[in-house]
Amino acid sequence: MSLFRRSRPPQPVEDPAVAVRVDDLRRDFGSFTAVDGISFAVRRGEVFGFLGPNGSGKTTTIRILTGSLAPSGGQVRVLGTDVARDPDAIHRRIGYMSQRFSLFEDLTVEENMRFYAGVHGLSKETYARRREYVLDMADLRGREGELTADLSVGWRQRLALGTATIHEPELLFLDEPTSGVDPVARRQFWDLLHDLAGRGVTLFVTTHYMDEAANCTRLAFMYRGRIVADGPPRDLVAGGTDVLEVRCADLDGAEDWLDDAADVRDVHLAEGALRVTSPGTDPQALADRLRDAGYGDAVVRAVEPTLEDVFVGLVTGR
Ligand SMILES: Nc1ncnc2c1ncn2[C@@H]1O[C@H](COP(=O)(O)OP(=O)(O)OP(=O)(O)O)[C@@H](O)[C@H]1O
Repeated sequence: MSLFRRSRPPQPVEDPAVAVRVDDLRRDFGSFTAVDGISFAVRRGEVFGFLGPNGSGKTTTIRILTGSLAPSGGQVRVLGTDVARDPDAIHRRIGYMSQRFSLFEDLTVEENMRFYAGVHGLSKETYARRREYVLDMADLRGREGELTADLSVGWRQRLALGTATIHEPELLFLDEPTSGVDPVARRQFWDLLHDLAGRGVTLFVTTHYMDEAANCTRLAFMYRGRIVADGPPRDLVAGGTDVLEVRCADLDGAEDWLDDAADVRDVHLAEGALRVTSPGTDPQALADRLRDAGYGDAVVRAVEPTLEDVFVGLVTGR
C-alpha cells in the first residue's frame, strides 16, 4: 500500500445551476456502440425530454446517469458529482421511476411506501410527513391497506411516482413512465410532474409520446446512439421543414403512390389527410404529379410541422 494518496486530476468547478452534465459519453456492449459520444447539459428546474426510437440508447444513458452502469468513455456529472467516482453520494439526491413502476405487487400501498422509505433511510418523522404527501399526491388516501396488484394502472403509476420521490430527490429520472397508461391518466400524471417541477425538482423524462414531449422545457432526440436534435420544443418545430398535407378521395391509393416517390421521405395518415415529409418539394408541383398519377382531386398545401414531423424528418433523412 502506498503511503501517498494518488493525486487526482483537478475537478472542474461545476455551475450550480446545472443538474446534469454529460461530455462525450460512450457506452459499448462488445463491438456494438449503444451510446456514441453524446454531450448535453440539463439545467436545474428543467423538464428535460429525452426522446428517440426503441434501441436508440436512452435507457443505457439513464442507467449511466443513475450510476447503475459504467460508461465506456466520457464524463458524467450529476448534481455536481462525478457519478463514476461516487455513485452513493448521488443516490440519496436522485429518484428513478421506470416503465415497470418498480412496485411490489403483493405488498400493500403502505408497505410499498414504507419499503422505499427504508431503502432511503428516512427517519420515522420524515416518513410520517412524506407518507401524507404521497397519499394526497397519488390520491390514495383510504387505500393504504389495499394490495398494489389490485390498483388500476393509473393509481399504480402515481404510487410509483410517490415511492420514487419519497426521499424528496432534487432530480427525478423517469423512463417511459406513461407507457401503457390511458390518455386521461397520462394527462393527470403530467399534472403531477408539472407540480413537482414547480417545487423545483429537475425532471429527466423519456417518452415515445409527442404530445408529452411538447410538455417539456427542452428536448434532446437520440438516434442510433447520438443526439441528432436538441432544444426547446418551439425552436425544434420552427427549425423543421414544412410538411405537405395531401387531401383527396382515395387516400390509400395516394399514400401508396407517395410511398414509392423518390423525393418523399415519409408519408402517413393523420386526421383524415396524408402528411408528407419531402423537403424542397413544391406543393403545386406535387399536386400536378398526383393528378398525372390519377389522383385528379388531390389538394396539396404546406403546413407547419409538428414535433413528430420534425423527428420523422430527422430519422428518415439519415
Ligand atoms: N446489456 C446489454 N448488452 C447488449 N446490448 C445492450 C445491452 N443493453 C442495451 N443494449 C443495446 O443497446 C441499444 C440501446 O438500448 P437502450 O435500451 O438504451 O435503448 P432505448 O433507446 O432505451 O430503447 P427503448 O425505448 O426500447 O427502451 C439496443 O440496441 C440494445 O439492444
